[in-house]
Amino acid sequence: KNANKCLEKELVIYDAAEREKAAIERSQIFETMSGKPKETKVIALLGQAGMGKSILVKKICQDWAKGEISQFEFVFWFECKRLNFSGKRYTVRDLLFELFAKPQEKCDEVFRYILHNPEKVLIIFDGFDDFLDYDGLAHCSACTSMKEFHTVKELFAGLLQKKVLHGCTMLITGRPKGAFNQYLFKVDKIVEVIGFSPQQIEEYMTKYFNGTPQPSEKVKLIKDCPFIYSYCYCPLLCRLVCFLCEALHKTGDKEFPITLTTLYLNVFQQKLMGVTLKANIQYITKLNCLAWTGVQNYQNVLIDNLGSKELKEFALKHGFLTPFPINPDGKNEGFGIAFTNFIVQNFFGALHLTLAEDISDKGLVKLISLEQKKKKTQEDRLNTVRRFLVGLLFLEEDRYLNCLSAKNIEKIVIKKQTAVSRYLKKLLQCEPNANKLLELCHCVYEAQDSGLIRYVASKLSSELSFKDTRLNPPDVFVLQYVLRRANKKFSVDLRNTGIDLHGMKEIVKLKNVTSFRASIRDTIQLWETLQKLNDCESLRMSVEKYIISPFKAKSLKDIDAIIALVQIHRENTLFPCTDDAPCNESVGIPAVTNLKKLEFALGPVCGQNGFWKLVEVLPEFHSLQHLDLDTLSENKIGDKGVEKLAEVFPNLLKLETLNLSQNNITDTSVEKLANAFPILTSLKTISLYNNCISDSGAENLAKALPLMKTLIELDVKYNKITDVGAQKLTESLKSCPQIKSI
Ligand SMILES: Nc1ncnc2c1ncn2[C@@H]1O[C@H](COP(=O)(O)OP(=O)(O)OP(=O)(O)O)[C@@H](O)[C@H]1O
Repeated sequence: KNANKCLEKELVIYDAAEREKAAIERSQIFETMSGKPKETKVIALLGQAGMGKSILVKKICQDWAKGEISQFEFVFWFECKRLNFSGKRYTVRDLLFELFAKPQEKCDEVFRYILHNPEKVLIIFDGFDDFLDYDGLAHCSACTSMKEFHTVKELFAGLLQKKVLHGCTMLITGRPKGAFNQYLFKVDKIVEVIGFSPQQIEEYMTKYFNGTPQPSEKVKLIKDCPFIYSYCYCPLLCRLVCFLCEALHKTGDKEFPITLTTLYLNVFQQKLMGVTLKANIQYITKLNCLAWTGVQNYQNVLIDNLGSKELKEFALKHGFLTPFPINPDGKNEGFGIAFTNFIVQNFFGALHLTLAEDISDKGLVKLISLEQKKKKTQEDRLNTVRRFLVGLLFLEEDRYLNCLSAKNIEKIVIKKQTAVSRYLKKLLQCEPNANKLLELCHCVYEAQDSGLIRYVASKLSSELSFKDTRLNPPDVFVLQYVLRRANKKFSVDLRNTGIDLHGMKEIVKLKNVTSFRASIRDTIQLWETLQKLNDCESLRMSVEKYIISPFKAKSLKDIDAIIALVQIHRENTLFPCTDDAPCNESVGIPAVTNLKKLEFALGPVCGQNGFWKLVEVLPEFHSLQHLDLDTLSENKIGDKGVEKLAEVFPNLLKLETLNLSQNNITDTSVEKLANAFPILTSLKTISLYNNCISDSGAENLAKALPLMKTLIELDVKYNKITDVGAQKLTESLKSCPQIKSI
């Protein structure tokens, strides 16, 4: 019913502090979920390609085997790519026992037990993106009977639609915005796999190089290439980087590649070490073509027979393709075949785009365009291929490319390079959104072309907002790389991007980033880290550049955050007084003293509590010009809250706009409020719309009006004022020539 709505479903982006709190242990994946107790539970385990979903699934199976997930007596684990080739029809029992594992004895009894105890069954479908026929599972005819024979798709639909084995738990892994996205509305819980933390990267590398010569030198070699290191948050890339490092170390090569393209090009060369390229061009060309077709169709499983035994042998031997067992059904052999991972496939796909003569320069731009109206769910999939393509087209040393092609492709490459470069520059003509801008930065980085970088850097808008766009470590790296080369000043919004503290520090320390916004909690954490490191210069800079205006509080958490900020400002904990810097020189936190607009939108449930907390810190916002205590959210802060507000007016002398609409204000507090209004000597607009003010309140307001020399507008619509009150206000207006409307 809500098909369109579910396409919009996206993963939450947590800020660093929230992420720590939201992190769960493996064992917690199956803990309390929404949904009725006896219903089938569906858990989606989402993560970008190479993030370790399949490894995690295997670990879950091991945990279970050790008795650590004791609520399940049975685990059935299916790799989706293995299910594609079964044209055969199966019963539910066949699916479990034939396509996974048969009990060694008493099959009938075991199956009966499963049917009677579905809540003790966990069924895992790993790699949903590898399903070739995944559309319509939520609505297609599904398996409803235990005895009849069905296709694998119908069986899967039966489980997902809760028609068979009702009450079991399903764990389905897939990529965000991938094939499973359309079924997220069926899901009870979503868990995201976010890759390695810096500590985990360290641990992985230590283990990888353990027992090899000079392990710490190797780790240092990688760390000295911050861009390549930034990609190590993705376990698959971390492994590739370690593999290459080990190989280069053996050959005594001390230079590490600096782009993603040269990284994989090096891996590629290592894999083909000792192979005469010219003799194998036909295989590479065919693999390139297969890879690109797969990328276009969002598939990494090869459906067709590869055609040639030699090609298959070549690709398997060098690790570009991987076989996987399937259930032979007469038509297909006992093994399917797929690209080993998404990096291999995207690299070969990009080689195809680079080398193919039948792709014109204009055609190429269309194929990799960022403008295409693709389904929103699929827009990320071309990113890696595009980055590789740009990297390959701009390779300084293109001798290698020539070796990969039967003909001289120099001219073709130059033409394509020019077209792509023109296209990338054109993207800046109308301001690109955050995602496009990031992609542009990645491409520009891969190109390593100083002219292109300078051009892009010069055309960037000076207000850059990445709000609500995820910023992974490599994104942050390419962003700061481009910003650093720009000859202008920037204000950068990093709110709700999931940026880590290291990334924040890198952006903030850029000289031409003159102001930044970020989650208050993360910023405080950054300051505390810098303080611990005794990095006074970075600390001072990051405090000076931080801004929070306009600040919109939507939850109690936001209120707590702003209170924490004010506390640091009041107590001066970041820059404690010393002999060199006595206290009276302290400027506090400029983000607090410069806050101009504050919107309060906690709603009727938390509004009153939230406001009582907020009002305690309001006196610190000396520059506040606009205080909106309505923000269309009916905060209902009530008379007591309003009276407290009136008490802090002497500290808000710059206030020009005060919105107190929809706050349950009665005549009780209006008298105090009206008496305090004249203190606000800059106030121009007051809104008291939709409260409970009656004639006596109106009379108090009327008395105050002539004393409010700057007031231009007063809104008291939708109150309980009758003709009597209206008359008082009207009379008072005679002494208020500056008021334009009531
Ligand atoms: N926790 C881990 N510890 C060590 N290595 C890991 C871990 N997780 C993943 N890896 C490495 O990353 C590689 C990719 O992981 P995996 O195949 O599980 O990714 P995936 O998320 O399933 O990717 P895809 O979406 O492409 O199927 C693994 O082969 C392994 O080398």
